[in-house]
Amino acid sequence: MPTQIKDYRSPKVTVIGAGNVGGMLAQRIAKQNLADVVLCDVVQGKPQGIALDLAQAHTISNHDRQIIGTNDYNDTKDSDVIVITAGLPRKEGMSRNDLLKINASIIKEVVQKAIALSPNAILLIVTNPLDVMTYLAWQVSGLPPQRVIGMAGVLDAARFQTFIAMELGISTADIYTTVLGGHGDLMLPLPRLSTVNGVPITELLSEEAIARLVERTRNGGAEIVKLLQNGSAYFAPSAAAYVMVEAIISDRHRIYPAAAHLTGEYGLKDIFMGVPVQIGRQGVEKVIELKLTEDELAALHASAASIQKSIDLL
Ligand SMILES: NC(=O)C1=CN([C@@H]2O[C@H](COP(=O)(O)OP(=O)(O)OC[C@H]3O[C@@H](n4cnc5c(N)ncnc54)[C@H](O)[C@@H]3O)[C@@H](O)[C@H]2O)C=CC1
Ligand SMILES: O=C([O-])CC(=O)C(=O)O
Repeated sequence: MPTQIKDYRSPKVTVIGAGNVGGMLAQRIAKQNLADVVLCDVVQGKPQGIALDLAQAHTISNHDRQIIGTNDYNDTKDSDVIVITAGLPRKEGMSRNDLLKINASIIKEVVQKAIALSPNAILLIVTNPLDVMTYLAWQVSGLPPQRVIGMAGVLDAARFQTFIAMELGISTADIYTTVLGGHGDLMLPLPRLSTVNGVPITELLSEEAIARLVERTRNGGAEIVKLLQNGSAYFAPSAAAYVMVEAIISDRHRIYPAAAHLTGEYGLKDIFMGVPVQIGRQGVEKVIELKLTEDELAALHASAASIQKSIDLL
């Protein structure tokens, strides 16, 4: 009997916004041989130049992925995942919310154009202010909420992990951290649910040290904005976006903190906010509801209220 060979096509990821985060994400996706990448940007020449540079780098890195740079949305047609990094980054002295109006108009435009050509895609939002932009992208796209996800929790958890590792002088590999809430000043690193090889950090570090690391995590983005003086972090953000894209493309059912649509979990409704979710080829497969103390839940609700305020402003 003749063997039937299935017509496999390479997965296709579109990254809209060929800036620092977008360019670095495209590089990670291609280098890991995960998918073909289309980099799309409003600036003429920028995505083409970056794509050409990346293609030449990857001749050396030895992979088979195609990288296209374009200003034409037709090239993004039938993408499996669309990552939105288009928008302004903040500068020193600004809060992420200061980007609300300008980035909202960019999100509206790019999401409409991209989803019209890839109606089956999973949408991963990176643009700030993250939770509000994810909500807006969901509304504009008309997609089921499970197919719209915001990236921030993986980054915030990694920052908490890094600071704990620095404090204890150990490898980050042995540390697991939980960070919930919005990607802003009221994000909620949870020491009680953050562990070193299963031991809560509350048993390993003083209250003073934990409070200091929690505060540094909350200000993790601003600390880098201040140091860079022109733009915000992009190595860790692109690494965080990469693992989420990989969980979707490879259908890994990974559990990551991400901005997801809540329908009563944690007592919250009709909002996108950072919670642990299971991620696979269909997007958010499950929202995981952790048992929180009264104080933790109150802090989570305060974070949600601040996101809601910005949604109302829009
Ligand atoms: N969610 C998170 O944890 C993080 C979010 N961010 C956010 O990601 C966004 C991008 O950051 P960077 O890459 O550092 O900024 P960047 O300035 O390097 O890149 C942004 C890109 O978006 C493009 N762009 C602007 N308007 C566009 C439009 N209408 N259509 C297509 N492309 C457009 C620009 O031309 C530029 O190439 C910012 O809003 C930043 O705050 C950054 C790091 C972490
Ligand atoms: O701080 C910023 O504006 C960029 C960002 O969201 C982060 O690095 O956490």
